[in-house]
Amino acid sequence: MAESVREMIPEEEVAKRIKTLGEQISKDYAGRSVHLICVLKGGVFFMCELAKRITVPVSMDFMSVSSYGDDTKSSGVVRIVKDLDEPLEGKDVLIVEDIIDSGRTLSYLIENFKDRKPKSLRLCTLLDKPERRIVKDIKVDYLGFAIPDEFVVGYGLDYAQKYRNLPYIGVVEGVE
Ligand SMILES: O=P(O)(O)OC[C@H]1O[C@H](OP(=O)(O)OP(=O)(O)O)[C@H](O)[C@@H]1O
Ligand code: HPA
Repeated sequence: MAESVREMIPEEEVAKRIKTLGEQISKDYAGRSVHLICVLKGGVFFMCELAKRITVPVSMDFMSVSSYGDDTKSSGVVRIVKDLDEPLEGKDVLIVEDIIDSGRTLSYLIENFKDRKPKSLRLCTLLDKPERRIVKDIKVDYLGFAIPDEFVVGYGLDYAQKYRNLPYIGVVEGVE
């Protein structure tokens, strides 16, 4: 079977959900500012759209970690590719991720960020695959969609670096 992508969540539905998340975050952080941490590369599309929907003052930083390489299976080892530019001390920090799968990436990041003494630390993810979770004790504060155990692409998510630019969430078919 040739490799192809089947649509799972249409573009309009993603946009609608992100608008709602932005409104919720704006309400929760009323009277404060929020420091968004984008987890590269996958989180970048979600972060840009979410930030536009937040009405409290926003600052941003970017961190790049990798555990999947070009595979659909996690190597299990989280590697920092690019660290943050700014300290987190005293800031209301919101991690913005595209997906939680095994939970290894976020578990690593949360522990790493806690050591940097933020005033508060919350997590926002566009997608969550609860069936795949290995690290169980991750609290998701803001969730876009819970999805079944399928390898998804689009909206920043890749398969072997392809399909990140799809404007919807899709499932890759015809691959091992
Ligand atoms: O919960 P986990 O099993 O750890 O998987 C989730 C992580 O995997 C993907 O990143 P990847 O390592 O593929 O890097 P990328 O964002 O640059 O594609 C994704 O963007 C998450 O950061
Ligand atoms: O389903 C997925 N798609 C793309 N990247 C990922 N990283 C963890 N899970 C996924």
